[in-house]
Amino acid sequence: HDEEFPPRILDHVMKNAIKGDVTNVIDVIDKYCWSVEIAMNVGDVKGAILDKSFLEASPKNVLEIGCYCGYSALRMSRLLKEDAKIFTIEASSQYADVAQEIISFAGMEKKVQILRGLSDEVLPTIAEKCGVRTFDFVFIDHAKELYKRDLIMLENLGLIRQGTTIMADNVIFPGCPDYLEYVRNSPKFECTNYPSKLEYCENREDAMEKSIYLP
Ligand SMILES: O=C(NCCO)c1cc(-c2ccc(F)cc2)cc(O)c1O
Ligand SMILES: [Mg+2]
Repeated sequence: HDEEFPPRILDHVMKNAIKGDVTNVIDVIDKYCWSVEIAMNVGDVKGAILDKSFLEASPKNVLEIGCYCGYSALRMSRLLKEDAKIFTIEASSQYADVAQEIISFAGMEKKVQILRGLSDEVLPTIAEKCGVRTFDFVFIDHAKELYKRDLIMLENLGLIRQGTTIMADNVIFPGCPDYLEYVRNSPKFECTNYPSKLEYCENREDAMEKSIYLP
C-alpha cells in the first residue's frame, strides 16, 4: 500500500474539512478517495452497512482492530450514545499518528482512544487498561490473516459476551477464508453476510460479515 497516503489525506482534511464537524470530515475523505486516490478505509458504501449494525447494537464499549487513518472510528463515533467509547488498536505508528490528528481535528478525541501496538500484545491487558469488562461491538478490519486468531483471542480472554456483535470487513476481498470458515461453522456465532463492493470501487466484489456471539 502507498505509505504516503496517510500524510496526504491528513493534509487534505486539514485544508478542506470543517474543524469539529465529524460528518464533514467523513465526506471529505470519501470524496477524496473517490476522485483522487483509493485508500483502504471501509468507505461510504460498506460504511453504511457498518452504521446500520452499529445503531442496532447501540453499544457502550466498542473495540476496533485496525484503525488505519481513523475513518471507521469516526463513522462509529458520530453514532455513539452518551458515555459510550471506542477503543481502536493500530500497529502502525505512522497510521496511528495520522488517525490521532484526524480524530482530534473532527473533535472526537474524547470518544475514541487509539491503542498503539500489535493486537496480540494489546488484547491481553485491554480490559484492565481501559476499564472495560466486555465489548458490545467489535469491528475487525486489520491484517486479514489475523482475523481468526484475534477473534479466538477475544473469546479466550472473555472480552466478548452473550450478544456481542462482531463486524468483519473484506471477507471477500482481500478475503479472510479461515475466519469465515471458523465463524460460520461455529455453533457460538450467528452469521449474516452483507454483499457489497470494495471501497471506492464499482466493479470489485467485497462483503461484510456480521457475527453475533452466542456462547
Ligand atoms: O489491509 C487492509 N487493512 C489492514 C491495514 O489497515 C485492507 C486492504 C484492502 C485492499 C488490499 C488490496 C487491494 F488491492 C485493495 C484493497 C482493503 C481493505 O478494506 C483493508 O482493510
Ligand atoms: Mg478493510
